[in-house]
Amino acid sequence: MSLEFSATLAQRDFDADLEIRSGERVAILGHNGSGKSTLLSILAGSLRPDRGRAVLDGRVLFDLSPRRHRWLPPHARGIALLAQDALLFPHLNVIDNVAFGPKVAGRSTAQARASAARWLDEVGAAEFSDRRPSQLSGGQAQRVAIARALAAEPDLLLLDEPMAALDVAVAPLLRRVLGQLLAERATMIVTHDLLDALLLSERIVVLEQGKVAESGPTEEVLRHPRTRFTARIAGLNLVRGSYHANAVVDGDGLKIQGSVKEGAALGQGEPAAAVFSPAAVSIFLDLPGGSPRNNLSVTIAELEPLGDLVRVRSEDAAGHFLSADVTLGSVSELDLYPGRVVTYSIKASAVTIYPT
Ligand SMILES: Nc1ncnc2c1ncn2[C@@H]1O[C@H](COP(=O)(O)OP(=O)(O)OP(=O)(O)O)[C@@H](O)[C@H]1O
Repeated sequence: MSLEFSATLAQRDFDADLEIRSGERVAILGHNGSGKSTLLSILAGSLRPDRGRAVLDGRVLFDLSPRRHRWLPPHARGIALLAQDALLFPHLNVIDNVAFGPKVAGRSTAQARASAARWLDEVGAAEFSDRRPSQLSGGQAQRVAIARALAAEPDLLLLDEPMAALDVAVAPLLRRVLGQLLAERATMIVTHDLLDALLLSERIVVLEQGKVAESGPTEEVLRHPRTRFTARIAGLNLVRGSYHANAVVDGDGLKIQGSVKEGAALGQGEPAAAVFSPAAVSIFLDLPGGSPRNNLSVTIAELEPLGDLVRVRSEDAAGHFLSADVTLGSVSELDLYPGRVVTYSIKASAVTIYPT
């Protein structure tokens, strides 16, 4: 996906410029009221800015510069928006809700319904085909909304906190459905969940007061975070690999044991990420014994003061960067300094494993 976007909307104090050159999945982060939904609504065509221009994969979506005036209506943009609430048409049954997009795109009723049936099956909602939206639970309605968005075969799918309105019991299932359906698909996802942002995106955009505060490839942004938002995720340790018996093993043979996030399901060999906080890492000069632990030999690269704590950034032999937060007291007690080889020790119970 490539996107050039600039738009001003004075009424919402929104004035954002954005350029995305590659990467299929973009996460939009920012505090409440920072303009995330405004950005998505302008892209989807449901909100018109005072001025601006947007080009998606070489197609002009709108150009409101003084001499030109171009504004593609929402249905002609090849963009689908999945909002926090399912927003299904109340007077249509489930299958006709999902068939709506293909019909508007010019398919016959039979073709549109066949495509709708396939997508309902994909999201595990085929059994609700004949129900009205009022006869669905929140999680069921959101699954139907996902099917409806995908049945329109959009070039770009916008997701505005699709999990926010659901209770915690349903969210993991839906996250898994989304994770599978969204792999390799051009998406922009608004999320407050920093881990979702990390796991579901190749690029991150941070909005602050209607402006783009930070934008770039996820790994790069995390290496040099410039906002509080990204600094918070930058501290997390993340090892991507595949799942084997309560552990994630990566291509370099690094193995991190942990427990699979509640509600998630992982089969042997499936892609997964092990995540742990720097606070969960203890540093030893010798190999510790005791409860089941991950022990990693690393070389300290730098020590960064962080209030009362010190963030110790280290690298292992295969080049994994891992952080540990320790007290000032331990830094002097253990005599930690850049270049020193130490053991990072992380209890398996402090490591969460996520499907990716
Ligand atoms: N319908 C509206 N009419 C007028 N102003 C609005 C409307 N919706 C939002 N705003 C204002 O526009 C600004 C951006 O809001 P927006 O909803 O885009 O933020 P957001 O980042 O999506 O927030 P949240 O995380 O709370 O969903 C805020 O100042 C908000 O008060």
